[in-house]
Amino acid sequence: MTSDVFAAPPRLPRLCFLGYRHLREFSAPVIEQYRDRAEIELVDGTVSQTVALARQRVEQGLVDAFISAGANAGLLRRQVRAPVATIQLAGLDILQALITARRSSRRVGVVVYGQTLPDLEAVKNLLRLEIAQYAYQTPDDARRSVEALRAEGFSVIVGSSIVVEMAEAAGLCGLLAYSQASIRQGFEDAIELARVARMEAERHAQLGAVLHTLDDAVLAVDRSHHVIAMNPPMQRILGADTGSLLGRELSALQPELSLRETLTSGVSEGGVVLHIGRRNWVARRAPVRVRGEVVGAALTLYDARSIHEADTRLRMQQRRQQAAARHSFDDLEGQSPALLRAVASARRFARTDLTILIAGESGTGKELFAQAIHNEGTRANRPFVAVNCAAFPESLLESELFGYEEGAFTGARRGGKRGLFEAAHTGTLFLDEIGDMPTSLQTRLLRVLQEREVLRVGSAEPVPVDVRVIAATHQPLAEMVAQGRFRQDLYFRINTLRLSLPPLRERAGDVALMAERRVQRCLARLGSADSTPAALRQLMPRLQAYDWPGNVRELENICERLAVFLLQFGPGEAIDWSGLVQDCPELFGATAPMPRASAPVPLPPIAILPELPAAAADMRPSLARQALQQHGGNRQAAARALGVSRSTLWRWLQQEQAG
Ligand SMILES: Nc1ncnc2c1ncn2[C@@H]1O[C@H](COP(=O)(O)OP(=O)(O)OP(=O)(O)O)[C@@H](O)[C@H]1O
Repeated sequence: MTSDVFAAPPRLPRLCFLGYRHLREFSAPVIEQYRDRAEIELVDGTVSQTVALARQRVEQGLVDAFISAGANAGLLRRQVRAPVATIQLAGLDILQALITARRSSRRVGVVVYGQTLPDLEAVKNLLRLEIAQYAYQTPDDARRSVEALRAEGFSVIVGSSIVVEMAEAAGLCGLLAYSQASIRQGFEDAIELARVARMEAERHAQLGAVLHTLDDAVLAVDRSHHVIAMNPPMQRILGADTGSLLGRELSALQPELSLRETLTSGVSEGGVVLHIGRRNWVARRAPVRVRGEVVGAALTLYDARSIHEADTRLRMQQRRQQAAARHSFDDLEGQSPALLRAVASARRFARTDLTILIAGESGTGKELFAQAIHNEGTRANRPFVAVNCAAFPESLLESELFGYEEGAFTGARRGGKRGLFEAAHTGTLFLDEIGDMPTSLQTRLLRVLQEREVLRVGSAEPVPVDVRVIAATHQPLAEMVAQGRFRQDLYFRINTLRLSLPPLRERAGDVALMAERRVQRCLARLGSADSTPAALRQLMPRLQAYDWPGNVRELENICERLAVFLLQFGPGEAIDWSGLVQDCPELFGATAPMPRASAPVPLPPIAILPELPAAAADMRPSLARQALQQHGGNRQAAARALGVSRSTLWRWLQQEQAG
């Protein structure tokens, strides 16, 4: 074996010329011509470990392309993963060799690699030669062919390098069938192959660099299931270095990782749980397609623990984004005994993990209490997911709550979707307006509460969930049970702990406190310097007397309007309350009782302006009638309460009669 050691770092293509002595010697002048275009290593092709040698060079990155001829070229092509340029036997080459051979003998043997040459029949007659032709696949074939020719009395044999060597060993005359032009063509081909191979290698290196940046373990196989790429995390799992793993059949390395099924089916699958090296991994297998054809497959292994952590983080993030339990008991305003009783009960309930039913009119703070209970208990840092059962049509509510599997129904998302029960895992699910839940879903809900597992729509595999349920209703559920509109068993199940929230009208004193704070807050937000307008107190009796059908939510709403109204008057400036009739008509409408006669009406006189809009003007007759009623028919008192003159009051009453 001869070997030229490469200089590093090479900029020229690195070629490895692998051939028998005759070919190497014959090619020497051509090789010299190519020294400035390529780095060329010469390797003796007769050595038994030729293939091993070639592989080693490829693995060490010492060669871009091989140049070889005959059987050696075939061997390299089959067994080494690198481009191989073959020195072809051109028709003229053989002719040239036969002409030379004719000088020694009229009987010439021809032994070529692969297949015999049919054109030789014509050449035979032309040159008036007796030609016996053999083709060989392996060196043994070649040897047998040379032996046969010798036995037939041939003394001159034309063939490839190995044949020439064997002929000479057998005491015959061997003539190399190649021409310098063929060798040159071989070098040209090799340089081009090396250029393409380098481009490929660069692309491969870039992809490899990307793979190395991934924390997840990744490997890829070609279509014959041999490993073609992997990154360090995968190496660590397989416990060996990449060099020894690349090119290996994957099943032989680790049968559990097999991608054969993926190569055959061409279908991706994710979420496969594998147990390797005493750890659980979640695997994703995907086919690699080039122009639609499966040319390989890739495997990604995710550490089950990190998925679990990510899942928790996602849930937490989702919790923050969509339904954060922002409120605590500190956010509850009010000192009324009714509210304080509710808070005391809620605090007790928070210490348990039992299902709670919160009953109360709209806007009494049911969700606020649910959040406060959640944040006070052991699930405080876990998800709090709220859903309004009245806000969804039946089928949508079902998939929202329980999730669905891929393909469960038309339009179902790929990969399915987890439901709110799963989203609330380890935390709390707040089911608002539970009285509006359709009966079919009540049955499913009961199952979840009993079994502590959910069945996604379209799935047969239950997913365990650990969720505390807090339900809320403004409807009389017990009555609904009696009417058969609500399942009794579900009612008993959710009614374990019951919290009744008082409406605002039963929370004497809280209205003033809450209204003042809200108007203050709102004015500050609007940039007003007058943070506690004394004028507001003048309105308090009216606010306190109001029925508040929308409870705190309505109070918040009216306070915002009040703040905007007050904003137009400077501190200490006289307030023209007439505009308020327009801004907050409910306070002056039929549902708002006027302050009782015993309590002097604190509303300052309202100068009714002619430009009152139609809506407010339409209310005048009912306002007048109501005021009259409140004051026992005393027109003077009623007019004073409304802030108008007696004649105006009379005119308003006349309007009603006219209407
Ligand atoms: N005691 C309270 N202190 C402070 N704010 C309150 C109180 N009660 C209710 N609120 C406020 O009133 C508004 C309505 O409260 P929440 O949404 O909790 O009521 P709800 O009973 O769940 O209403 P609905 O039944 O209409 O969904 C919220 O802005 C909430 O912050």
